[in-house]
Amino acid sequence: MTAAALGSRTELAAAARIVVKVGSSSLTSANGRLDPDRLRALVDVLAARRADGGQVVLVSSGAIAAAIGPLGLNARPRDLATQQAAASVGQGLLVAHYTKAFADHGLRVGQVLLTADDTVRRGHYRNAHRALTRLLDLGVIPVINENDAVATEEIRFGDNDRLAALVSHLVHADALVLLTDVDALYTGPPSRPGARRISHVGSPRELDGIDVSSRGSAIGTGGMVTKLESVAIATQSGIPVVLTSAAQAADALAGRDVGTWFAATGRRTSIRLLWLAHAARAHGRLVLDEGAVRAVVERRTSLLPAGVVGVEGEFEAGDPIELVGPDGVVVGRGLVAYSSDEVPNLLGRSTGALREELGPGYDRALVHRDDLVLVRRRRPAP
Ligand SMILES: Nc1ncnc2c1ncn2[C@@H]1O[C@H](COP(=O)(O)OP(=O)(O)O)[C@@H](O)[C@H]1O
Ligand SMILES: N[C@@H](CCC(=O)OP(=O)(O)O)C(=O)O
Repeated sequence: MTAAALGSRTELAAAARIVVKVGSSSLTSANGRLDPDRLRALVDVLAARRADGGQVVLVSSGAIAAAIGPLGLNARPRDLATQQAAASVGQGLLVAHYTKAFADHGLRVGQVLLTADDTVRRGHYRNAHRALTRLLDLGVIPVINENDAVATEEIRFGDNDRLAALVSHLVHADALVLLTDVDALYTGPPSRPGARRISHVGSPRELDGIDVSSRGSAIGTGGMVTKLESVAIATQSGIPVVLTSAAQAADALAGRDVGTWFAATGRRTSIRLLWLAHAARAHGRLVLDEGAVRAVVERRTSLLPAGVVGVEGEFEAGDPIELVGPDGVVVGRGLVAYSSDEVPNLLGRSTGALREELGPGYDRALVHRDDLVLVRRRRPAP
């Protein structure tokens, strides 16, 4: 794939491989049901891109929405079991619509349902990478969604925004295009008088003070919050993002000045650490003393038991946990090397003492530096 990240939105027009994510709110009518005309309009844009020689991976939400009518539901179900059942019914219907709409352009689609594990666990990652790459080589348009029917509360993404960012990493995309029901990121809720469109975001600091708290559509999940998390995952790993409405998809893909362009800020990095920083659900917390905060944040050391003064939550060795300072502020996230049952016995004691009393296995770090990411706190909106 390309060595250097796309530098500006005009380069998007010639990008070799893009991931396009479309939200439920862009595929549904006012009553929350799937709107085949809106789906078809998007397919026309993506098919044109394929005709120009560009490769497209589509991450599409809408499975649950597609089942609302057929199952006689009034609105998007809230409980997990009904969401799973609705997704199971709706996913087939959704892909049937895509299959037909793309076939009208002479194109084939391949459905790929992923779970979080498929994008971060090494063996699964390779497997998903191989399947998607082969589909693209065969000229097929992969249509991806979360495997909602089997994803439990603990392991699911719950939103396709972050899934799309990890998929962009997985397929080495040149750019990620997030399509939603607003034409851009605004300085505050778009309905608020005075909210202004943000055309370009060069670094995460430029997002300080932007209010993304309002929820948006009743059918979408996550609102702008998960979109900005998706943006952080992609841009930090060298993939720029364009966020705009589905109605402006053609203009965005042509590199015109629509939506919000988020420049790539980092280089390709470990997907496991990206996941840890942005998406994984923390199973508990370790409370660090001031010295340990400095060691971890400033000197980038591993976290040793001697600097930990408290433990919260229940977790197994290998689970994601948060590292918080004495003031309760989260400073990082890591994969913990011990279970929450073991940790209290280790707290505040030097590795030498632990080795002597408990054996050689107990002198290892609580969180190894390779399994630890620092968290940059966004200042809350005024
Ligand atoms: N600062 C902001 N700029 C733009 N949109 C925002 C902002 N804050 C909240 N939103 C809301 O985010 C919503 C998009 O999220 P969501 O409904 O989850 O869409 P999707 O179904 O496409 O994932 C928009 O409808 C919008 O009202
Ligand atoms: N996987 C779910 C969608 C989850 C999701 O992220 O929805 P959205 O916020 O509309 O992109 C579905 O297909 O219904």
